[in-house]
Amino acid sequence: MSEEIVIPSPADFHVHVRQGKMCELVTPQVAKGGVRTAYVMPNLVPPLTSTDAVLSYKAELERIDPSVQWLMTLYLHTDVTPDVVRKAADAGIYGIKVYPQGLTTNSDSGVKDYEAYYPVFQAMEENNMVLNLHGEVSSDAEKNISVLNAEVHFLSHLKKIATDFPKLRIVLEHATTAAAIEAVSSLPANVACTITAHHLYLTIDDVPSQPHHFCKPVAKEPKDRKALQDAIKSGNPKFFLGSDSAPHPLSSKIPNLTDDGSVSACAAGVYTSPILIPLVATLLESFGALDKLAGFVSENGRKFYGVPAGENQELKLKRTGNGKEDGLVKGTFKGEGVEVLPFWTGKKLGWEIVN
Ligand SMILES: O=C1C[C@@H](C(=O)O)NC(=O)N1
Repeated sequence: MSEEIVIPSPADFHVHVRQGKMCELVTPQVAKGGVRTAYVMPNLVPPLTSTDAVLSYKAELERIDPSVQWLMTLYLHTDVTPDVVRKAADAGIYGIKVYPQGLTTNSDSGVKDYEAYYPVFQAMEENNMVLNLHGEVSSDAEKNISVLNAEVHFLSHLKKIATDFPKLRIVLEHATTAAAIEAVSSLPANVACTITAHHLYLTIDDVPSQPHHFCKPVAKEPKDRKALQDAIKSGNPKFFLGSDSAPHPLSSKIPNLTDDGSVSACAAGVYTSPILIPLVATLLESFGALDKLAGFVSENGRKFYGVPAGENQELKLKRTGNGKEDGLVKGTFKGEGVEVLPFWTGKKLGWEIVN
């Protein structure tokens, strides 16, 4: 069994690094987790709906950690017109993220009607921008739609947009179901899909007892998790890493009694950045796909986005030792007035970063 692995420059094609004190705390952890290129989500408060706002956020991330290549996105919103798309593309912004309204963190001003944005999608297609889709529909008791089948019900939207814009590069983000894997596999090469580390491990059974495992989309059934694992095992270049690492203050992951006597809702998000590439290596090895690590974390996404690896950016990993503390993930990360708990706390990683 190999004791060391060297992979080309890893990229995380979906990460949340937040703003303010949380941003100061979590941004340096992206590189610590082995990532050299990070594709940054725009669901800040307020959301990033203009090129200027995105560029000043990028400057802030570069100030905190200039070692990472930060790739930026806009938040799809009524403010984002075809003119805004052209300006964003000229400024080097890579993509536009679609948040269905009300379905996850800071999505209140997200999208309700996809066709209303067709002129924007057309401008994106013409300007070679990538459309990043949070693939869920709203719950609807009449139609028996809940968080458990919200992604499956979204797939008709994915297929329609892909058919109507055959040259638009589209990424279905953080897939969680066998149906999504099948849909992406059957669509043409302009449609790809990110898979998170946590969805390769969790199933729905892990969520009710553990608010730290609650994220959107929620983890699904064992057969769905197996489909995600099999997609990676197949080596299909449509599938690549997008961690959806989503830090929230510890206090907002735990339902609390509030001053007005109600109970606060638990924030959606699993935080994986600090351990990301060792975690992905550990998980891929657990289901017999360690030989696909370089493709999944370094090559497939870079190829789809056209972002080549920089010089001398290989990552070397070695197997963790057998000591009590070797590979042990210890929570929490603390910054000024913020504390966040990483995924896998209390468990042992099988791999660690050497350089
Ligand atoms: O789509 C998302 C957003 C993210 C966040 O917290 O920003 N957390 C999630 O679990 N899913």
